[in-house]
Order: sequence, then structure tokens, then C-alpha cells
Amino acid sequence: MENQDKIICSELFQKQRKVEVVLYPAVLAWKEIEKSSKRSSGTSESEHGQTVKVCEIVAVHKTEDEADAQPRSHPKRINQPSQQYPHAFTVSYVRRTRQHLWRCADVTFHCADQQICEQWVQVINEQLSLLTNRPKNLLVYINPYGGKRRGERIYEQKVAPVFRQAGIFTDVIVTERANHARDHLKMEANLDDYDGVVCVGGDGMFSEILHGLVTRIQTDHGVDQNQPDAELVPCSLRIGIIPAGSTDCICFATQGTNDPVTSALHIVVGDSQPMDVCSVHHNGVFLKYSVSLLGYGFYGDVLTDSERNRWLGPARYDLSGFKTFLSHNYYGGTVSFLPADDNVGHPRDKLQCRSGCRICQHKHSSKDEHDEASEEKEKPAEDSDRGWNVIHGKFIAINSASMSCACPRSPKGLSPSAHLADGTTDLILVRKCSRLDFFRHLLRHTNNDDQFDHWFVEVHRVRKFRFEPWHPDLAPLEDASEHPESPDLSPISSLQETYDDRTAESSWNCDGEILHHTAIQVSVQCQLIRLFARGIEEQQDAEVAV
Ligand SMILES: CCCCCCCCCCCCC/C=C/[C@@H](O)[C@H](COP(=O)(O)O)NC(C)=O
Ligand SMILES: Nc1ncnc2c1ncn2[C@@H]1O[C@H](COP(=O)(O)OP(=O)(O)O)[C@@H](O)[C@H]1O
Ligand SMILES: [Ca+2]
Repeated sequence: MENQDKIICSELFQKQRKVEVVLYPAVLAWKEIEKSSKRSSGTSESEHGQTVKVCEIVAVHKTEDEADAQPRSHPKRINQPSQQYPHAFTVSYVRRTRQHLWRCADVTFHCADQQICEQWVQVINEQLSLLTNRPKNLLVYINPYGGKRRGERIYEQKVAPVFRQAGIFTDVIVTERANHARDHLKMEANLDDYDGVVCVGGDGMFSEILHGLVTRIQTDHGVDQNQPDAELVPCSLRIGIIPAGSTDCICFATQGTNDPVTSALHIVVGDSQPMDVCSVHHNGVFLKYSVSLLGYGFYGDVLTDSERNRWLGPARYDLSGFKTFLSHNYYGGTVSFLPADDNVGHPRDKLQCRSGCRICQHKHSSKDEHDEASEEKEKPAEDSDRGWNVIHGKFIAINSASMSCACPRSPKGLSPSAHLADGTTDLILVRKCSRLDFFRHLLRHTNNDDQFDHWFVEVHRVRKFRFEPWHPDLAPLEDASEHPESPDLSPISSLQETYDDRTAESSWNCDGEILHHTAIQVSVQCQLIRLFARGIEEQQDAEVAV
């Protein structure tokens, strides 16, 4: 860094050490001023140096009285250097600890001169005010009944103090009923007053915020959500997620951890992560939006069963998962899908979506021209079903993962290489197979083995798909599409005599909510919303800050 880049540079005092503190336009740096004898020992100066990116400074404030008070209450320390430096300011900044966890750390610098101290505070604040992506006003919704019912406490104890420190104004609404937040956003909230919305709760609560916000924007712009081909208007307000639910997979998959303080800090620094949203229609009528999992069969059944056991909290999914696994149901239906272009990779390519992901960025820059071009090509094609693949079969699970769906239960997720913002969703088809095979498949969600490497599993990266359950009268007696080398690997089929797979229907789990229709049309809306997040950081990124 060149000399002329320095905004301010002073010799200050930090923790018994004399340090040179320099503010550059993007970095605050300090290092111990070493005695000349030490220098000759060959110790590198930078060894003691520390840097903090200005964009990761949370706040700076004068440290009132502390420096004065300390020596006075400890007469023995009267000759401590801190007395020669009675003025102090504290910089609070983001410190990365382990596994994507962020904490707010403080460093206090003592100065001899009050003016210098005030100048530092002023100059750092000026630099912070240039960071225009930081939110100043937030609308916060808290679901007091999510997860272990700790939403309010989590917000008050862990999040509000960070917002206060960063000088963010908040309006807080503790919801009184389901859909309170959605309806408030849809009809009442004055969105112009805010830079973002904060959701304190789980995936279900996030879904409420998403629906409130997206529907409101479409209504304000006169867009009809019932038109499956309508060009939806993206939301300018970003959404922050404070995890306080059961699965919290949207938070986990966009920041790598479910930690309220980390989320608060991503909001404070004004991170921005675009995200795809699937729109779900039934016969031209809008049903729902989804950002994480749309699951028919296994995950639909787990959710339906778990709703009866809400009182169990997050453990309800373990119980229902176990029961659903034992019942081993499968469902007949027809899946049709429109594959994605080759330039977005493949679900099995092991190119995981990380902070600053190239595939998602490429999608963003090429979005406008690409969409225009492909729409012209696509319209006639869609009418004639050209480009669509059709699969008939009996499925244990049909999952569409628009993002990895990583969560503490499955750290790599349902589709480890799915992208947050590439305009596609990974369609995973798990065909009828034995219980043991399905167990092996599930188990692979928790270890490093490839869960797609089974004869009964296929996965496609798609832009749109449709599902149609088999009509009981029309269902084929034999499933011609079943794996040729596996006549019947299902040893439990004898247990299932009473189960009529030609009439059975499951339901769709849409980000943790049950859909009331089984025949659906799904279309990915590329980067419709933005979160206060940056995607999962690579390990090297994490080391840069110190
Ligand atoms: C042998 C053991 C096998 C364990 C396999 C575990 C695979 C777990 C994959 C989980 C994928 C979760 C996707 C997220 C779904 C959420 O939207 C939804 C709702 O979450 P919420 O209650 O709102 O936090 N949760 C569930 C379980 O359906
Ligand atoms: N005040 C409230 N009372 C009851 N239900 C609520 C309230 N606020 C939100 N909900 C609903 O609770 C459901 C579950 O919330 P969520 O925060 O996702 O927790 P969990 O992850 O435990 O399911 C959501 O579908 C949401 O609509
Ligand atoms: Ca995606």
C-alpha cells in the first residue's frame, strides 16, 4: 500500500503495546512499533500486524472514561503508558472463528490527544458512511413459536445489540398468528421506509416473508402471478434470516452455519446474495413460491406426519422421518422437465456454489439477453412440448432442490452442487426400490458418498418441470420405465399388499408447507430475491481478515 493511500496514520497504544495505526480506503491496519534491537533479530514486522477490512467494521466509538478510570483505580500502575494516552476509541469488527461462524470483536486504541482520538472516530465513520450497501432501517418479524420457541429471546439477546451498535433502526413485529407477517407485508407495511426485512424463525417463517414481499411487489407493479409465464419483478428489499426454526436450511445453505450473531453481522455489513425462486402453479392458478425444497413422496409424507407432532419441536422431523421410512410408500406419476443449458453445469459435477460463484455470476450478466433470446425460441417450443423430457414411473421421492438444502442434519444437502442463483433447480427422482436401498440413499446424505450413484436415482438440472399423479383409471398396470436389471429388488413388497400404488397420492412439501394440489407446474425465476448473505465462503476467504 502506497503512502499517499493513507487516510490517517497515528502512533497509538493498544494493550500495553505501542502501535502504528493506519487507515487506508479499504483497510484498517495496525502493527506494533518494534524496538530496533528486535528488528535486527530478523522478525518480520508484518508478523505482528493486523488488518481489518473497512467493509467489515461494525462500528467505531469513543471509549469514554475507561482509559482514565483504570490507572486511577490501580494506583500501582500510575506509570503505565495508558495514562499518557488517556483518550481511547474502540473499533468493533467482524472476526471469523471456526466453520463460517462470525463474531463481533473489539480493538481499543488509546491516544494522548483528545483531538486525534476524535479525528479517528470521525474519519472511520466517514469511511463507513461511504458503504452505501449497508441497511439503515429494517423491518423485523419474529415468530415466537418457531423451532424451540426461542425466537424472541434470540433476537433480544443476540441480534438487537449488534443492530444497536451498528446504528440500525428497527421496527419489530412479534407475530400473533400464522400468516401475520405475510399479510402485513402484502397489505400494510410501508416498504419505502426500509432497506430490508428480517425474518426471525425457520424455513416456514421465511416462506411467509417471501410470499408477502414478492406478492406485494407484483401487485404494486400490476403483474399477475397466476400467469405462469409472467415476468416477475425482482424485490429491491433484501431479506435477512435469523435462524430460530427447526431445519433452517435456507440460512445454513446461504451462510454455512445456523448462528444468529453471524446472521446479524451479515445484515450489518450489507451483504447481498441473489437467489432463485420457483413459482408453483396448478392449471394456471398460482399456488406458492419455493426457494429450497419441493418434495413429493418421502418429504411430503414426513411433513404431513410431522405437523401432527408440532409440540415435539424440531425432533418431530426425526420421528416422522423414521415412520415414513418404515411405511416405504411409492407413488405413480409423470414427471416432465425442461433441461437447463449446459453452461450451468450438472448436479453431479462437484462444482459447489460458493461465495462469488462464477456460474451464478455468469447467469446474472447473461440473464437479460439470454432470457430474451431463449424466450422467443422457447414459446413455440413449449406449446409443442419440444425440448421437454417425459418420465413415467413409481417414485419414492421426487425432490426439486433449488439450492443445496444443506442443513445440520445433512451438511452437504439434498443436492450438494445446486446453485443459489443460476436460474435452475435440481430435479431428483428416486424410483421404487427396496427399503435397504432407500436407506443407503438416505444415509449418503450424511456422509461423503454420492447419493446420486444408485440405479434407482436420477438427477437433472432443469429450468421448469411438471408433475401429474397417475389417474387411478389410467395408471399403467406395469411400469415400463423401471430399471431393466432389477426385476423387483423390493423385498417388502409382500408387506404392501394392501397398499394400492395406483391410487395412492402423496403431497408436496414446499419449503416446509404442504401444498393442496398434487398436479403442479414449476418454473424457476432467476434471482428474484436477494438475501443479506454472501454464500458460503471458501476457507481461504476466511483467513483473509486477520
Ligand atoms: C439415515 C438417516 C438419514 C437422514 C437423511 C437426512 C436428509 C436430510 C435432508 C434434509 C433436507 C431438508 C430440506 C429442508 C426442508 C425444510 O424446508 C422443511 C421445513 O423446515 P422448518 O420446520 O420450517 O424449519 N423441513 C423439512 C424436514 O421438511
Ligand atoms: N405467531 C404465530 N403463531 C403460530 N404460528 C405462526 C406464528 N408466526 C408464524 N407462524 C407459522 O409457524 C410456522 C412454522 O414456523 P417456522 O418459524 O418455520 O418454525 P419451524 O422451523 O419450527 O417450523 C410457519 O409456517 C409460520 O407461518
Ligand atoms: Ca438454483
